[in-house]
Amino acid sequence: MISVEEALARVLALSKPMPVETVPLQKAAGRWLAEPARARRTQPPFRSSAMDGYAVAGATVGDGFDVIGEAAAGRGWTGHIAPGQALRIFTGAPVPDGATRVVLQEDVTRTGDRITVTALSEGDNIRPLGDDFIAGAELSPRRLRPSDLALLAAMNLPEIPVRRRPVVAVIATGDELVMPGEEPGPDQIIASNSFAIKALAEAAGAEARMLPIARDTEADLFAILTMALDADLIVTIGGASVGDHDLVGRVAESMGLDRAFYKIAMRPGKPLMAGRMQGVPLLGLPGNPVSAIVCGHLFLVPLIRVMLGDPSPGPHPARAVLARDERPTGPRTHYMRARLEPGDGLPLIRAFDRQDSALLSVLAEADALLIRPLGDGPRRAGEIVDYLPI
Ligand SMILES: Nc1nc2c(c(=O)[nH]1)N[C@H]1C(S)=C(S)[C@@H](COP(=O)(O)OP(=O)(O)OC[C@H]3O[C@@H](n4cnc5c(N)ncnc54)[C@H](O)[C@@H]3O)O[C@H]1N2
Ligand code: MOO
Repeated sequence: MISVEEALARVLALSKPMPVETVPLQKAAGRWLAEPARARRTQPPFRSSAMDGYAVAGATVGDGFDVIGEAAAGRGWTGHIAPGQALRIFTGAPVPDGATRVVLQEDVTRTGDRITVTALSEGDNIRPLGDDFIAGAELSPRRLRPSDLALLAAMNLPEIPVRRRPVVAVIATGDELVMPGEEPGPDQIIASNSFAIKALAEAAGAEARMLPIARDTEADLFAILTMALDADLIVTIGGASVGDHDLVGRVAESMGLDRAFYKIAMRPGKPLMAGRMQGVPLLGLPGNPVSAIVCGHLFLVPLIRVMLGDPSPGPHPARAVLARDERPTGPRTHYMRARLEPGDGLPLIRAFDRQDSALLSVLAEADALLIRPLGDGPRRAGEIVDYLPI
């Protein structure tokens, strides 16, 4: 068995960033910007009024000005404001030369084309040219959030270079499985964890395809693994252990799987397997639902993030305070299903009593995995520990 850290390093080495494609900005939400985006213009491209009011050259309370014109957003005014003159101006309009401040319309009285300043708010209410960004400014590669899209639009970039989404083939295996909604036999259960794995892959930015359930025969596994060979990443679930019907490793090896490792000192998830088969990275998740999903968080999501070009693919542990005493752990790093509670500074973390790797109902209540290092001793309430948000 190898350590979780060693396994993660080997999993992440299985792949590299996907090729770059160009997408319209409207389709770029959630995609990974592949290279720095450079602004094609300066924003604002002129000195811009931040308020509705009057642009003037200097003002103190009691001063009077003649209103000589008007500027609105998209309708500028050409000319120069001389002392004693004012331009009626609206938010977003270019501020003309000569003007040094915009007096709020609430702070003047107006009679005909004459205004008198009655109050002065702080600041000049003028946004300088390039206050937001200047031409050539860069947005660094990242996963594009809604606010990033607005910035790219303002930079006048209608198309964006992004990493192609990796296609992830998800294969559940086992004679005992039927799909939700189907009628299970007396010795069958419903395939469940494949839905979590597909969702995790999609949330990480991949395109996930759920393939038909592979039955526990070499021929069926061979057929379904063959269907998956055009994917960028193959994820199998189950059939990874030592039982007579755990055939995934054997069949994948017959198809050329070059194993990076098999078996990790972690709980749950010991029988994780990884390698490359005919050039395609393959992650063989254990079948127990919680094991598969924990391995999904720990290995699948970071692997997808590497494929999308994330330089810091995680997982990224956070810190919390133990809410209660915990017993020592065994010879595997234990990812205990746990819940966070508000704390005094750091959150409090409380592990569930029941930690069996088949319990989806417990996992559904969990929002964190409490990380207990391999061979960890007893821990006292109040100690600071690491966890992964899930
Ligand atoms: N003698 C040993 N037995 C087992 C060992 C071991 O070291 N020696 N390891 C145990 C551990 S730990 C795990 S985890 C499991 C993993 O085994 P497999 O990856 O071979 O998984 P299966 O045997 O196919 O299934 C285990 C369990 O999970 C259910 N399952 C499988 N796929 C799904 C699915 N898509 N949706 C819902 N449930 C699924 C399956 O019915 C079994 O109940 O092995 C231990 N055994
Ligand atoms: O390692 Mo298994 O994944 O404990 O249940």
